[in-house]
Amino acid sequence: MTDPKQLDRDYDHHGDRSGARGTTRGGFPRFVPAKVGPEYGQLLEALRTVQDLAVSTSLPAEVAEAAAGKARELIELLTPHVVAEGRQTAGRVPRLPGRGSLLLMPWIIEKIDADGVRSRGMFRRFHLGGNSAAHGGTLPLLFDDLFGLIQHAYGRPISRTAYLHIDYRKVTPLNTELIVEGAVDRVEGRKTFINARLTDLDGNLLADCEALMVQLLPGQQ
Ligand SMILES: CCCCCCCCCCCC(=O)SCCNC(=O)CCNC(=O)[C@H](O)C(C)(C)COP(=O)(O)OP(=O)(O)OC[C@H]1O[C@@H](n2cnc3c(N)ncnc32)[C@H](O)[C@@H]1OP(=O)(O)O
Repeated sequence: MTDPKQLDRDYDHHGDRSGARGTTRGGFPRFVPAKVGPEYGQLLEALRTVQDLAVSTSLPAEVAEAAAGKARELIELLTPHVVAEGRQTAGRVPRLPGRGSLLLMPWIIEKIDADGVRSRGMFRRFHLGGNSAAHGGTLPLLFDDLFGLIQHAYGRPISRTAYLHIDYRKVTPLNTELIVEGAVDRVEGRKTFINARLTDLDGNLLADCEALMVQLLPGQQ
């Protein structure tokens, strides 16, 4: 992963992450890969299964009460280990599904270079919209994260998504291996235009997406 400071000489001057706007304290955190053992991936997979179960069960009161107690125990266990943005493990383990983040789709990056990024994975029960299809709001998350990687691998400075246009071509199934792939289409000054496609393994197009990412100016958050 390229040091973002090499791509953006203003990297340390993009607004504030202390919570208060109007002051600068170093801008975006540096994304240094985190070193973790297999237990971290196991924890995440267990938590994802809990998420799947949380949206797919109808619990008797005593089971809900017992589960709430166990969830509170887990909260107590984890709370002392909260760290500042950029120092958490989530999002900093490129080899894990969703780079080790529960927010992101649990997909694996297959290819990442200046020519583009390809990632493979499944939408699962947690991502259900209706009638066995992925929720339409989960696709922008998949595409937007891919675009962040694409513009970074292409060597663009820190940029934010100005717009993201999705055409939903076919219903996106759950629990089915899919591929999302995209690349920079063109760069015009501060603007990077990126295209991507979501397909099944037979190459059927499920959705395609075009986005504009705009390079941040010094001071922009
Ligand atoms: C692994 C490690 C990876 C690490 C990599 C980590 C990267 C982080 C990636 C995060 C990706 C996200 O999801 S970011 C989260 C979602 N996005 C946001 O929150 C962005 C919120 N919006 C903004 O902050 C702002 O609107 C900006 C920065 C996008 C643009 O504002 P600005 O800087 O004032 O720009 P402005 O002068 O208006 O426009 C510049 C040029 O872009 C054009 N432009 C601007 N917005 C639009 C638009 N919506 N549609 C068409 N064109 C537009 C203008 O016409 C102009 O073109 P011309 O006249 O020059 O031709």
